[in-house]
Amino acid sequence: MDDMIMHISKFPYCKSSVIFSTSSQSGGNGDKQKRKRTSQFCYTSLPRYTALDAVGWGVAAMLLMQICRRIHSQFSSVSEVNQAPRRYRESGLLQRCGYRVMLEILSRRDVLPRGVNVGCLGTVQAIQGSSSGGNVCHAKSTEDYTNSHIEGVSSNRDSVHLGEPHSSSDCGPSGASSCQNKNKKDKEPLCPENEKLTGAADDLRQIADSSIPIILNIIGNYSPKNSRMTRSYCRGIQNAKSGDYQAAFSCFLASAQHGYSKAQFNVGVCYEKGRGVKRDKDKAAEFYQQASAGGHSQAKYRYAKYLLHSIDTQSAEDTHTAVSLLEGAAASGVREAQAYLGALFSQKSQRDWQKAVYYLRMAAENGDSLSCLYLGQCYEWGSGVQQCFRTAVDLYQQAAAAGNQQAQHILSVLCSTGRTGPEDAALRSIRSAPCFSVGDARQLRFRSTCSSLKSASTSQPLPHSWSTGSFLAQSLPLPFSDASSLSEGEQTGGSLQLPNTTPCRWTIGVAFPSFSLSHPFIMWLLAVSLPLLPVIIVTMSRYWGELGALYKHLLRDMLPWRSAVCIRSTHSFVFTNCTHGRPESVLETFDLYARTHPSLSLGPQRGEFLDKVVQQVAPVWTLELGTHCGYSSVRILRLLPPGGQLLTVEHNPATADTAEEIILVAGFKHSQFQLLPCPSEEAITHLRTHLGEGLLQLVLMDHNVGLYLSDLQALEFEGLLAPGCVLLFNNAHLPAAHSLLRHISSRPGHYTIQRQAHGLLELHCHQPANHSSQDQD
Ligand SMILES: C[S@@+](CC[C@H](N)C(=O)[O-])C[C@H]1O[C@@H](n2cnc3c(N)ncnc32)[C@H](O)[C@@H]1O
Repeated sequence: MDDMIMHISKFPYCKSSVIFSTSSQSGGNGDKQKRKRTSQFCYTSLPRYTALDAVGWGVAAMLLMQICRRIHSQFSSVSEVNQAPRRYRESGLLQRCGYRVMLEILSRRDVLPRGVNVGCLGTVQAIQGSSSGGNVCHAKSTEDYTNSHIEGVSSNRDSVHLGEPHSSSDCGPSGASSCQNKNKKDKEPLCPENEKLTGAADDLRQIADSSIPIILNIIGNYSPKNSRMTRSYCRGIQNAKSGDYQAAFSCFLASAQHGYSKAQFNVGVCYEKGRGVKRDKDKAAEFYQQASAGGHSQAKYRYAKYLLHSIDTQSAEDTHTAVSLLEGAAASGVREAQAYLGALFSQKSQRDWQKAVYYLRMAAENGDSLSCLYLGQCYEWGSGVQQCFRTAVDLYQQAAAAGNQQAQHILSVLCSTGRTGPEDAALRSIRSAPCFSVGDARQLRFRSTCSSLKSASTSQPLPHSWSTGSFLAQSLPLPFSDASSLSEGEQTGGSLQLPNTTPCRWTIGVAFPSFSLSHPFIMWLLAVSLPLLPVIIVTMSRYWGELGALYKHLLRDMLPWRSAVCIRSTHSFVFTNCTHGRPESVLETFDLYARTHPSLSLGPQRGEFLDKVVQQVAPVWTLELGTHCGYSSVRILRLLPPGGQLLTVEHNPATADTAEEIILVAGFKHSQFQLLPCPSEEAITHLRTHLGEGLLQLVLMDHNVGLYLSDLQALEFEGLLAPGCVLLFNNAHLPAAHSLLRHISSRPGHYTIQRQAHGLLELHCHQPANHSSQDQD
């Protein structure tokens, strides 16, 4: 085996034949002879090279290895910088990086033959970039861009405008140092710029084939003016890095006046952010316009936003110009422009779903998580694409994984539906989807002012598929605002208005504005209420019971959506946790649920009160107004005498369905109860058909306190109350029940208040009122 390795290393060109010969042999002298023969064969079959050839091959191999190493390091740095999935990366990356790698390799002293010095190539590159509005100081990472926005300080998303095939922003961190190197070289007295450039040009001519057009471009574009403006620009970058924005601004301005588009862009940023100069959005726009005319892609995007949002009287021409600028910026890879166009084409005024999807996809593939979310929603609703729930959920997952909170929220909502498969979850989201409550009012409009955009941007997105189908971007692009909001705004495009396809089943539809603790109103409230705190505490402790009752009353009667939310979870909890067919277990499960969740059920305390009454009365006919989830119905049913019947009324049909299911789960049959899914008033007028000749011996009112009196009067009017009938009113202590109490006390011969406990009022009816007595009232 050792022999074999020796052969292989000695005769690399005969590797296959050696392997073949050794593998077919099996030790002994014969083997050695055969190996010798084979070696001789290989040796004799080798072409004969001179020593010079060998050195040449060696150099070539080293060069190749260097290139491979460089390519590898470039790609690994790119992948570090770019967190987006591989398929999202730009197709031209290889080409651009290849170009960069080549320049870098050539610029290294140790790669080139002795005597060929291209140490100034970095400078040449800088000049080349500058002379053409190109890129001098490269990006650290595309994500870093938004940290400072001053091009060259943190990163740069722009492509070079010479027609060169590279964009430094994609080439990773190595470029970040090029500016520093350049600045170091500026200080070197040994190598004056002109000499360096001339030397570099000579070197390039020597080492590179004239077929490398980029090098010719570098040489051709050099001029002292370019050199000056590049120097000012880089000084500006240095100043900005060290936080001296005033000096940075002066440098950028000096460079911008020479027509350098990157400097013009940075002057625009300084004006926009008020860095080193007084904030002036119009001046910022002016410089963005200049830079965009020079082909600067980010400037195109920003100038377009200015045209769309900051001009009071906007012409159709402005809009057209803005859209084409955005298209240009999007085509050169500016992610914000892609995202913006995706959102823009979803707006009513510009609606083109195909285009919206096209740009959203572009932005999503560039790693924009919000666009990924929007694209998912296009798939969910089939806007501009074939509807596909699975793809929608995939995209939500991608957006969520990229940190998009809205997508994370959507997924958590979908998961909480209890469905396992993503398709189910997506379907669920479709079914319960949009109720356009605020989207139309706040959607991005072409003529919307800066302030309106700002207010929209600060509003929280509503829970997906619960309340709105119009998607308000978490942060709309704010062309001229403070640095922090801008940096977020840069990441997003705008709002996306998707069509309302299905009615909302859930009834949560209120958009509450979000307040942070530092909100001026909250601060004011705290300041005002602080001295009142002891008074508030004393009052609350004195009226704790009443406050609790009021709170419950609000929950039960004034916020019907609360009960809607509660019904779903109550039903699923009771249904899954109780022992079916056992009423006691059903009641226990209800109570268990109510310990940790808001509940509208009567509860154990009042329940026991009710139990006693039912046992005492042993009614044949019982009427319950307000079934809700069926808690009190089950309580009553389990204690009814044989042949006893319950008529229970619930005006919400969905709630009535739920209650019916629970009552059946508890083991009761339709022969024992009837659930009337209608308002109490309507039920009472039709009650005679259910009762036949019978009369009510027990009535429980637990629906709407404000209706207790009118419903009692209706029962009296219809003559449905049996002599000795017991009436129970829940929450009769509340102000809404005052008229009922007055009515009762005005008829001492008809009613007796038996007892009042835990908010329940027990009333005995001795002599039911009839038509004539009603008329007298
Ligand atoms: C407090 S909950 C009833 C709780 C129920 N008794 C229990 O213990 O589970 C009140 C219910 O009455 C229903 N309701 C309110 N007004 C009504 C009306 N006019 N007619 C019928 N049902 C009504 C509500 O939808 C709600 O489900």
